[in-house]
Amino acid sequence: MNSLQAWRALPAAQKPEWPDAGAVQAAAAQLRTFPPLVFAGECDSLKARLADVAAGRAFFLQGGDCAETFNGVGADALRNKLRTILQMSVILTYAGSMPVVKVGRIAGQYAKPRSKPTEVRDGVELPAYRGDAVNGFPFTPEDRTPDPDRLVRMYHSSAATLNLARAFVVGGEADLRQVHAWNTDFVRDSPVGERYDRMARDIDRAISFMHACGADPAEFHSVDFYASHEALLLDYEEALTRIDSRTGLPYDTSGHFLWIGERTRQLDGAHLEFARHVRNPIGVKLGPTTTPQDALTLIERLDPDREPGRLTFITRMGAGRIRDALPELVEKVTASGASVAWVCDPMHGNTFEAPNGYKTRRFDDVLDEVEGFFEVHRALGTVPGGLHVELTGDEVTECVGGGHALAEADLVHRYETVCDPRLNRAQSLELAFLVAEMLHRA
Ligand SMILES: O=C[C@H](O)[C@H](O)COP(=O)(O)O
Ligand SMILES: C=C(OP(=O)(O)O)C(=O)O
Repeated sequence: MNSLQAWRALPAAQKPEWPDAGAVQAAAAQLRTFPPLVFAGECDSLKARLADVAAGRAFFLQGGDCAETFNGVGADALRNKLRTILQMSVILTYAGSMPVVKVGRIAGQYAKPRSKPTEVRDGVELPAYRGDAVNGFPFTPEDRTPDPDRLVRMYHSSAATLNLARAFVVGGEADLRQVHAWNTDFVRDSPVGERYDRMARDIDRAISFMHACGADPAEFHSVDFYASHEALLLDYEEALTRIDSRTGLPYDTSGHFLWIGERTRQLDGAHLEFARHVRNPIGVKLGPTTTPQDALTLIERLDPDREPGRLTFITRMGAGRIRDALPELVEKVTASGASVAWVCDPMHGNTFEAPNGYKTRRFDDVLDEVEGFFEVHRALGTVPGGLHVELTGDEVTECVGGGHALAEADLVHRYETVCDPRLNRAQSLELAFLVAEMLHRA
């Protein structure tokens, strides 16, 4: 067994109960023959940019669906999502006066860890939906049975999405003037737009000034955009791992940036063991029960050489916990001399079930967690490096609050997520303006 397979000897939390191990091996064998989805050199570029994030020279913005679906690989939905991320990044670039590193939860986010292995409806118990890479969302025994052929579909869906995303970000969608024009439309149409009007006009003036000076660099027309997902299904991730011809080192070519989730970051578990051996930049989600010793051990295991940009800690404490739980972690990690990028996921610690049964999040809680994140880092003199958000570019009704004051009774209208609730386009842009105010105060 080589080091890339060492994870196989360790417990893998959240592993689907595949009915046929032989079929998993067959799917993995097929995946091994496919071309890489991303290149090692691109992963290295992202790592260099994450080193800037850790040092406070760039801001990180990671966003996209909770769970991508095979049927959702449509051009319109992807365009709307990319536009939203680009719009947010223009606002944040201006406010922070620094580059924004743009990363999608895109082109690979097809597998979900779940709180419970099964779901019960009207007395019928079936396996929980674990993402389109594992089983189907409809509540039938056929759909809910894990199917390894889905691992191959995951590859093809990721490839189609990434192809389209790459075309969008060089083919006009990323034009700075156009992206900002969409922001001014948002400010004009939002019921709370007045609050953001001044910043939008300032950005307008800055762009006009640069054009008047004759500045029209390539960066105004296309952007670097990276793909990321949770490295949950290790059979898939191992099968997509390739040896980089430049360096002879292994890279997981399923995406540029991979993260280990809160439910699979066990120090002696398979997910950590797999991630140790690939050279991609790696993220780890840290929930409110993470101890400083956990964080230090994660650093030792994942980044023993203290490679700049290698490790990102994505904290998801919950609005009510972050101000108590985060300081000690940041203090002890900083005191150890390690340099990690600190990123705030204000979504996963703030989920609750509304009385009408919809899983939702309050916009105000999301905002409060981000505020807490900035407060903690400001107090310690450390770097609040970025945001990790579940969002869509469509006007869904999944999270409550925001400028349109979405109520729990509205959730029924356009609740389209197959797992966790996402910020819609207006809520995402509003969050960007509010975070911009925090960056501006820095
Ligand atoms: O996206 C994250 C997890 O998959 C999700 O929060 C789990 O949700 P559950 O508690 O409904 O299983
Ligand atoms: C499962 C996720 O998050 P966490 O591991 O933080 O719960 C996720 O980001 O999809």
